[in-house]
Amino acid sequence: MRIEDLWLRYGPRAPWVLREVSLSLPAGATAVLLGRNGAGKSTLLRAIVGTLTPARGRITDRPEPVAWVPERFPPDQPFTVADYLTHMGAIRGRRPATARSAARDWAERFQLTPYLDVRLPALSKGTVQKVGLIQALLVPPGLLVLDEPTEGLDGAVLAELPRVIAEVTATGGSVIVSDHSGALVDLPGARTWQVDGGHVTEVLPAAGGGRRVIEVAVSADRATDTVAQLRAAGHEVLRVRDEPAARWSAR
Ligand SMILES: Nc1ncnc2c1ncn2[C@@H]1O[C@H](COP(=O)(O)OP(=O)(O)OP(=O)(O)O)[C@@H](O)[C@H]1O
Repeated sequence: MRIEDLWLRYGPRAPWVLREVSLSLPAGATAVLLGRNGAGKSTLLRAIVGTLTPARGRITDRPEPVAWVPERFPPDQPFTVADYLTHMGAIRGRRPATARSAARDWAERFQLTPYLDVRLPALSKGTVQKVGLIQALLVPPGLLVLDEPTEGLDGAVLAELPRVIAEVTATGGSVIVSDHSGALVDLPGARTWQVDGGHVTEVLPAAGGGRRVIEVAVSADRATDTVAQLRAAGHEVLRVRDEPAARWSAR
């Protein structure tokens, strides 16, 4: 995805929130968006997902499907958690039975199972944020955008978040996550985008040291776990590709 000379504001006479933003994010990469409160992180994320039209500039090669987890998930909808997630899965092209089963699997992983039959307005803020996260993951995202997930999610889900992000990037998805607290600044392999004074700059790693690229082959069913382990150990996973079975067994 390429962001080219983006200018953003809320209305034709309003002050610019962000100016001259140019960034790129390859498939399978993660960017952590840092900046103080009110710096413009949510504004940039809204433009990236397409809910805010830039006054100038453009975004090209945006991966599909886009999955958006807003800072405040709107809970004022009259559905139970299970029904809401099933509908959301169906809207994204899943058969209702498949969507319901995916929702149950994610609910189990995020300790949401006891709330599946509870209506959204009755949930606590943290629990409703879990629903917001799950609705984004029902279909594997090409681009996952998370706005301040450390704000609403409980510790168990937060601890799981780097692994969820690693699973998305392992299948070629890109991830952008904003974090004014800095809690996600050490997300393994992630690049850092800093929002300050109306500009967004990529913070480059300190120079020196050099790197060596190692190609590693694992069986297909271990790929996701291996990528997660390598990232957890602080390594950058550059690419994941499939190799035909014949070539694999000939080694
Ligand atoms: N819908 C809106 N209409 C008008 N101004 C807005 C709107 N949303 C945000 N702003 C303004 O744009 C600026 C950037 O806000 P934004 O929400 O993007 O910041 P942020 O970095 O995400 O902050 P936070 O971490 O507090 O969410 C702020 O001055 C804010 O008041």
